Amino acid sequence: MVKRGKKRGKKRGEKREEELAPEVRSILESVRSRVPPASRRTDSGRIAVDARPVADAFAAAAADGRVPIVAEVKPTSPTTEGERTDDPAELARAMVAGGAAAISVLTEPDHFGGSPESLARVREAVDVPVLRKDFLLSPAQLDAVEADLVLLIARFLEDDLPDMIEAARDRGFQPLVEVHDVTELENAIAADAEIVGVNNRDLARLEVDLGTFERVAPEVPDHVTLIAESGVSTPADVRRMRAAGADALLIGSAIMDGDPEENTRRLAAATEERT
Ligand SMILES: O=P(O)(O)OC[C@@H](O)[C@@H](O)c1c[nH]c2ccccc12
Repeated sequence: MVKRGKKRGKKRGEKREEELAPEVRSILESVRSRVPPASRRTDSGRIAVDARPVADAFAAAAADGRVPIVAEVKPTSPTTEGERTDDPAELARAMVAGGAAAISVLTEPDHFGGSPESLARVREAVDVPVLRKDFLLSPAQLDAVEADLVLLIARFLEDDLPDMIEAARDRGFQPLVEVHDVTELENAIAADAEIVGVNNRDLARLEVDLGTFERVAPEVPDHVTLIAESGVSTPADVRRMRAAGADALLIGSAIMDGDPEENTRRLAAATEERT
C-alpha cells in the first residue's frame, strides 16, 4: 500500500519554476532577495492610494476614437538590446501626448532598469492611471510606491493570488491579474479579478505568440476588463487583438523603440477599418 502523506513533495511552485526561462528565474531570485524578512516588516509603512479609475480612462480614449493603449516605460528587458536612459517622466508625457490612455512603468531594477522612484515621478507628471509593473510576491512589496494599478502575475503567485488581490485592494490599488492560459484565467476569476491581462509572451521560453490572447479571450467573462499584453508591434497587431476582444492593449517595445509619441499615436489610431 502506498502511503501518500509520507512522500516528500516538491515545495509549492518549485516544479513550475523549473519550467521558467533562466532569465525569469533570475528575476524571481533577485525579487526574493529584496523582500524584507517577515520579522522586520511592520504595518506602519502601509500605503493608501486614491487610484485613478482605469475603466474610465479606457472609456474616455474609446469615446475619443482612440484605441485604449497602456504605453509602457521599459528602459530595457531580458529580451531587449541596449537600454534607454531618457527621463521616464518625459517618456510618459510623450506617450500621453500621443494618446496613451494609461501608462505602465517597470519598477524592477536589476533586469528592466526600473525603480519605484521613476514611477513616482511619472505619476506626478501625467494625469492618466499608472500601472506598477514588477514581480510582486508579498504584500510588503506593495508598499514601495503609490500607483493606480499593480500587476499581479498568476503564474508566480499561485495560491497566494487571492490574498495579494485583497492586499492590493485594501491599499486602494486596482489589481491587474496577468494570465497566460485558461487554467490561470480560471484561478484569476475565482479570486475575483476584475481586470485581467493575457500575456502573449510565454515566461518559460520568452517567445511571443499573439494566438495566446486569441485562445484565452473567449473564456473571459464579459464583466472583466481585458487587456492584451506583449508582442503588439504594428497597427495590424492592434486590430487583431481588438477583433479578438481586447478592451485595451499593453505595449512596451514597439513604443519605446524610436519616437514614443509618434509610435503611440500610430498604434492608438489603429481603429477598426471602415468599409
Ligand atoms: O514590450 P512588449 O512586447 O510590448 O511587452 C510589454 C509588456 O507586456 C511586457 O513588458 C510584460 C508583460 N508582462 C510582464 C511582466 C513583467 C515584466 C514585463 C512584462
